[in-house]
Amino acid sequence: MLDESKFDVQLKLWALRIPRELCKVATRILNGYLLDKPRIKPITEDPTCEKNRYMILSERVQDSDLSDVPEKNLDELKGLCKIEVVPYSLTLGYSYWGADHILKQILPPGVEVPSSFETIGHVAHLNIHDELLPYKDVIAKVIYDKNYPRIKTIVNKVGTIENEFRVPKFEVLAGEDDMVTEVKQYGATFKLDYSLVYWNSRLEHEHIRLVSRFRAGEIICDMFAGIGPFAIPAAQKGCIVYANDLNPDSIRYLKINAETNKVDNRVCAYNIDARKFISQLMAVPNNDEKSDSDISMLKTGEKCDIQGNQEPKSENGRLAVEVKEVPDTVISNPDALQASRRNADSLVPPVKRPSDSCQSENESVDGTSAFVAGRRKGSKTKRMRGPEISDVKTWEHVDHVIMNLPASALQFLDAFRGLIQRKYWTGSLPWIHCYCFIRANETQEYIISVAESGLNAHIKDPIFHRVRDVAPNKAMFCLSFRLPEGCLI
Ligand SMILES: C[S@@+](CC[C@H](N)C(=O)[O-])C[C@H]1O[C@@H](n2cnc3c(N)ncnc32)[C@H](O)[C@@H]1O
Repeated sequence: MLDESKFDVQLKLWALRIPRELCKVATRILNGYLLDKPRIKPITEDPTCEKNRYMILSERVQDSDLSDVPEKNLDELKGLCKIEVVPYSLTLGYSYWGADHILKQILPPGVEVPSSFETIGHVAHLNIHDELLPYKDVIAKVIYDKNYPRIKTIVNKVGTIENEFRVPKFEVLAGEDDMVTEVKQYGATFKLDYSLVYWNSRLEHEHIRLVSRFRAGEIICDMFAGIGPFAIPAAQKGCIVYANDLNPDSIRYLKINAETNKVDNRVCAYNIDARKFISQLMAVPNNDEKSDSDISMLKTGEKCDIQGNQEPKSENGRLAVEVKEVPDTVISNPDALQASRRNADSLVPPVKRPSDSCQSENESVDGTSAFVAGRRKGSKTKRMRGPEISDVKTWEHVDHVIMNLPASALQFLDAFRGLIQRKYWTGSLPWIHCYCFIRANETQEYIISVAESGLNAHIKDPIFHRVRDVAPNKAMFCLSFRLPEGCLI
């Protein structure tokens, strides 16, 4: 239990009793001699008379004879009204002090006070160092008290992140045990369960930096999309986004976020391994598969419904695609991905390149796609006009590929070897934005050599962007380059 009275500080001050209507002039005269404390007004009620106010003097005025105030000011004040000095006692208690002030008094001297934290909607995420773990509950209580109602849940990370979804384990230290929250970033709203999906508010600038490179109408593949912090703003900009994540909860929230932000007609969600995703998305379907009879497997308006990570087996042991009318779509196996792409191929001519596509924000788009995340039939919402997902042939053109899994994205670059067929590809090769960590003993040349050996091709004009320092000897970078010609077959 925290004894809040321990933080009380009594101030013995002096106040002037001044007629209410003269307070403004008196404030000017007493400039520099009135109480100056954050969140405390120096002019307050006179409990004995409605017509007066107390003007509380600062601690530097120590005597009732006001000898600490220059004579010139006192004379001016005396010309205004009769001066009455009264003692004024002020208690600054627990509710007055900031978390930093209180924690400094509770924690052992010399330790770093953990009063700052990452905020994810109503959740405050603390990273309490080992030596302060015995104080974790009191730290959480102070931070909770000082930030409520903006913050309603205080959590601390437990152990190191070991799972492939990059989601830490948390313990709730104070407040509601509720990790489902909402975050706003540059005009987009993201709902997420912080205990189930990856989220890092510190990447906000990076999300927006990268998306600012995209233009309306461009085709974006996000191999490790999470809940959509690249995908949703890109779609809001008018891009068509193919967004994938292995974590089914991430994709569940990605779909919710695509709908909330009214871009579900531009975001196509997948729930498979990133290597399979990119291979299946960009590989050319064979001619037989593109024939009308095969395409009829998924007609316009039908949707393939493959739930979560379960991979239903057909009799021959291959992954099966169950086709039925459902409101939401997540594609979680490679065959389904191919099927959806075959369907896309059948519907409309290929997407125009951004340079020749026209954008109008005032017209609604009412096409129906076979594999658009969460699209409702007959939706009347006004949406930005531009190329539709059903127009896109990803084996003919993709503009950008995002790979934000810094610990291992470089190892996924081999998926691009021989993936694109030169004879089908139109326009420039895609930009690859591959995130990585660089340690103090590593160089950018080393990272490029790893990337080149993954691609088995030479990278021309690579660009490194330092995203942020993650540890004293480790920084996160974004390596951007055009996919080398040498990767094509
Ligand atoms: C560092 S997070 C980035 C998420 C999001 N792009 C962002 O910026 O917040 C990496 C994501 O990759 C996903 N992931 C990990 N391994 C994967 C794999 N083999 N295939 C697809 N996604 C994977 C994780 O679930 C996680 O959501």
